[in-house]
Amino acid sequence: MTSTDEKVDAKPNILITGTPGAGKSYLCQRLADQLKLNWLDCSKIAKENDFVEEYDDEYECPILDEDKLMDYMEPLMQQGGNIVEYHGCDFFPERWFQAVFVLTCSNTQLFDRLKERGYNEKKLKSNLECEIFGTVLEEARESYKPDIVFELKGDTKLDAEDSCKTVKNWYKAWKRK
Ligand SMILES: Nc1ncnc2c1ncn2[C@@H]1O[C@H](COP(=O)(O)OP(=O)(O)O)[C@@H](O)[C@H]1O
Repeated sequence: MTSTDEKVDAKPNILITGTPGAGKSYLCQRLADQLKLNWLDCSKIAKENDFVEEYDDEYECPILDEDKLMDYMEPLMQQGGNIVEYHGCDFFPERWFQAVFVLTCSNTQLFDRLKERGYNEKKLKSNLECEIFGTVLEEARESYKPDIVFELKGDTKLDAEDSCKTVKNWYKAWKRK
């Protein structure tokens, strides 16, 4: 097999990150379908496999056992072709991802989405602050090379369409490289 053939078959790993409620699942579902990628929702995997260290009563959420999650993901990531979703990104090995997309969302939209999820006041406030301060975007820029980190808007259906196009264009360009 030539190196060109290998590239035809090879697929990159893409990370979709952002504050909870920014629209990661909404986008990943569409991209996984359209680009035929394997969608790895880290929170879901952690829950299903009990990769949980303890439970945070204050914020009413499980605390992820990152090492167990990464051991589970490593063989999948080596195969390529995954679209990974998580609300944090600094603990993954940098080598895993060829692109990192950070979804951002307006506060009014995020407030409505998180209220709808029944988040308590403290959790709601902390997530809104996370978005206001651009915490996940900063985390991504500090954890990965700047030229592979891209910001996407997640407010409206039109935003989602644009985001799909952006990721698909990135994918096409990556394939051509
Ligand atoms: N671009 C969008 N346009 C309209 N609604 C969206 C968009 N993105 C997400 N939503 C809606 O917002 C809610 C939260 O989205 P979700 O994808 O679950 O967020 P996350 O995975 O980041 O926590 C869902 O009800 C989803 O249908």
